[in-house]
Amino acid sequence: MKTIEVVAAIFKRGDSFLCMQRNESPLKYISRKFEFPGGKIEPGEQREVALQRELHEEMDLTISVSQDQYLMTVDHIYPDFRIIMHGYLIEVDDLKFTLNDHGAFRWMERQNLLLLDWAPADVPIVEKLMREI
Ligand SMILES: Nc1nc2c([nH]c(=O)n2[C@H]2C[C@H](O)[C@@H](COP(=O)(O)OP(=O)(O)OP(=O)(O)O)O2)c(=O)[nH]1
Repeated sequence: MKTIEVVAAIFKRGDSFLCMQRNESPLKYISRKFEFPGGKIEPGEQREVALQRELHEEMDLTISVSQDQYLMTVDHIYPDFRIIMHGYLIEVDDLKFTLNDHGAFRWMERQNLLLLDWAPADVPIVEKLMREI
């Protein structure tokens, strides 16, 4: 089974988190599901650099990401591939961005996070945010 390695940014503004909705996809289990912005690490690329690149591509954001912001890694098996996803917690006062890749976004208060229909690999991250962050 193919393994992909992904980085994702969990933006926290006050008590709310930025949740992005994926566009329609032939893979039903991720189609239109909510996720955190980010994407695949390219071969030889450092995780934090990959996340900076993805945030620039997807949202026109120019921000630096550091190892101190690392939160957790999820290892999840989807029907077609295995995903290893590293999440980074980025606290912001305000965030101006564009939606280059996603259909929609929501800032969700922590206690409401599970009201969204998440990509299954994201659930352990969401649970940690609700419990601890
Ligand atoms: N960015 C991101 N991807 C996630 C999350 N949860 C989750 O299962 N994924 C999956 C969906 C995709 O299969 C993969 C992320 O890669 P991507 O967003 O670059 O993938 P893609 O298939 O849309 O784009 P691409 O192959 O055309 O580059 O990881 C998440 O929270 N954030």
